[in-house]
Amino acid sequence: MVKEDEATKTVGMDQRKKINCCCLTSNITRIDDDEKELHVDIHRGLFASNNEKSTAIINTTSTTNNLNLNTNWYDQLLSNVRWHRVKYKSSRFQKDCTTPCYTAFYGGRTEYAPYIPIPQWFQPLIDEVNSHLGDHVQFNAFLLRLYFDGNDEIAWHTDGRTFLGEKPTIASLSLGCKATFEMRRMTNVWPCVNGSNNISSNDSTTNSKRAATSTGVDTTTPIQSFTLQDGDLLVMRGNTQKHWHHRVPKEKGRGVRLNINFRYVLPGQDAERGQMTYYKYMVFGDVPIDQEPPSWTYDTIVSKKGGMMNFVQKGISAMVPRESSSNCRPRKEKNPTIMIAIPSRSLLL
Ligand SMILES: O=C(O)CCC(=O)C(=O)O
Ligand SMILES: [Fe+2]
Repeated sequence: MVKEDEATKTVGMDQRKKINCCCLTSNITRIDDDEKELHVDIHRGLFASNNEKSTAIINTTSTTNNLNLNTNWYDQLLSNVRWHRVKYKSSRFQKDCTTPCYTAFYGGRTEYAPYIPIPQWFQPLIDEVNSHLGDHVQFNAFLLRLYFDGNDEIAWHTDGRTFLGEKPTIASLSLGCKATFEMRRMTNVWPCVNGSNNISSNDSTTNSKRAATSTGVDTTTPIQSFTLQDGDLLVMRGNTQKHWHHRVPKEKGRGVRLNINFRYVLPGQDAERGQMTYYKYMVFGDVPIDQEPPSWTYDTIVSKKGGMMNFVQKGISAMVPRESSSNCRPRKEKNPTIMIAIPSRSLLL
């Protein structure tokens, strides 16, 4: 495994370079490895809440636009997004599956119901990311993830899909607690399982064991491991999705983390292949086309889990994990006098 702290080595796969970002407020860790087809940038702390951006306006050299990075997007998302768990019957494995993190989705193509338009409050974040990365990307589909605690995860997968184009640029913003983001090289990003190579059911949300027991992993290339901190914008470019899987594993002690995946869905009929299946496995699960899955606000999720904790540990005042963890920053509580308890899942087992 190649780790973050070896970032300055330039031998073999370890081609990580630290460069200054055009906005001058964040560094970029850049990997451009043509041989292994790994093309990744991490704009460090671009949207971090503790950035000293008091003037709020940062001139970029890549565009003539100004960026306003002053919004606390972590708070915005936790206040405004309704989250659901993606549930579906896997035709491949003949069993019920649930995505092991919370999901929300905005935008994409209107004909793929349930279509949830991009909310007004969210648009400035899109504008900032588009503006920061330059005119070549104009994202139009947004996959949001809430990893409530260290038991939530996304298993190995590629984001490559026909409807995202040949060489999709995927930007991925991390907010809240830091997490490990791993990438492994594949000889086949859609590996066979039990002799089947049905790419339609190969998605990120089924269990990670499947990928591990299937073929397709390039075992000669070390796994690349990145620590993504609050405000980091990771960008995967070029042919990366054709050759690499990525995942966010479970991590003991991790508190609340948000991720926003910015994608560009192609227009036109040619780009329709796989889109229905994608929505089933990655976005809404098995809900009928005219319905949305049951969803909850973050506060409801917290209060439900708090209720369970109170039941298990009667009389004990438990702290919200993200407030007690050093790599997390707490959301401004609307009512700071109310203590909310969240269960550690291990306590409930
Ligand atoms: O949470 C992350 O950093 C990655 C999420 C992801 O890969 C996905 O939603 O496709
Ligand atoms: Fe992904």
